[in-house]
Amino acid sequence: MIKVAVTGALGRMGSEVVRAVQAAEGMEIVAQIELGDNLADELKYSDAQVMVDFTIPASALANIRTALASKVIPIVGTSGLSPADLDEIRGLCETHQTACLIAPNFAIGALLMMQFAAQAAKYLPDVEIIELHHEKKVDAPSGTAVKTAQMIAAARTGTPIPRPETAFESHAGATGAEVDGVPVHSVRLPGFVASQEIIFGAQGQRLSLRHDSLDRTSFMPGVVLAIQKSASLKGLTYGLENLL
Ligand SMILES: NC(=O)C1=CN([C@@H]2O[C@H](COP(=O)(O)OP(=O)(O)OC[C@H]3O[C@@H](n4cnc5c(N)ncnc54)[C@H](O)[C@@H]3O)[C@@H](O)[C@H]2O)C=CC1
Ligand SMILES: O=C(O)C1=N[C@H](C(=O)O)C[C@H](O)C1
Repeated sequence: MIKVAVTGALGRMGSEVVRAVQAAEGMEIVAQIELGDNLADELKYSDAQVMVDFTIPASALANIRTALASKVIPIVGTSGLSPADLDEIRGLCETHQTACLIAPNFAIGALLMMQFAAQAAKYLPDVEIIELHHEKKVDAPSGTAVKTAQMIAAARTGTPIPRPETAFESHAGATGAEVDGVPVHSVRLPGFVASQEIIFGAQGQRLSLRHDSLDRTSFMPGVVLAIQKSASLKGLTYGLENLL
């Protein structure tokens, strides 16, 4: 049995993870950790092997540091970690000779959407991302949109058409935020869980790729898969697609 601790256990995602792990074979919940608990003690006394973290950006990095120092493998869905944070985590994995998975999105459909977008970007350099989430989401743009923009930027061969030199925003932010040269627009509304649309434009044609998570169970097969494969992880892995 793989011993799993969950940080953010009372949150929207954490509570779903607890249910998913309890229903899965070959793994068990040994600790449900929330804000204010002593993480190092909880990991030690529960003898956890894996820590699944769905908390907040301000907490995730500290939790990862504690887990790695305790030789517990962090499986992290929390968004908002910076490239500098990833560099630090990569170094800590080496220092402590352990592994970590950071996955901006655990839904298989979202992973496929990102891979299709990278494929399309080889031929269609003009692209924008619209991500749409529930109104309680604290960070923007979403981790998924950032990873998608990074994958598009890495795959893109052509040069996007520049905006006219006379272009201006009469209202700041109207044209979105630039992430690795890709404009990203963030929508926050009740009625959404997590959706993303990637629109490619070209002469006389448009290609739209869209994924919708209708509820949080959509992320659970990916979380369970990551726990099952945790023992084979080496160093820092960024993206669940590396485990498929
Ligand atoms: N990678 C993925 O597939 C997905 C990632 N997410 C990300 O997961 C994160 C959590 O999202 P939600 O569950 O909607 O948020 P939430 O606000 O419902 O839950 C966060 C929980 O973490 C707890 N928490 C905060 N600091 C903590 C700490 N230091 N130790 C233990 N618990 C702590 C809070 O008390 C709260 O219960 C967000 O960053 C979100 O973007 C959400 C859905 C899917
Ligand atoms: O906060 C959420 O809900 C989600 N966060 C992740 C992100 O920032 O991309 C994954 C998914 O979009 C749901």
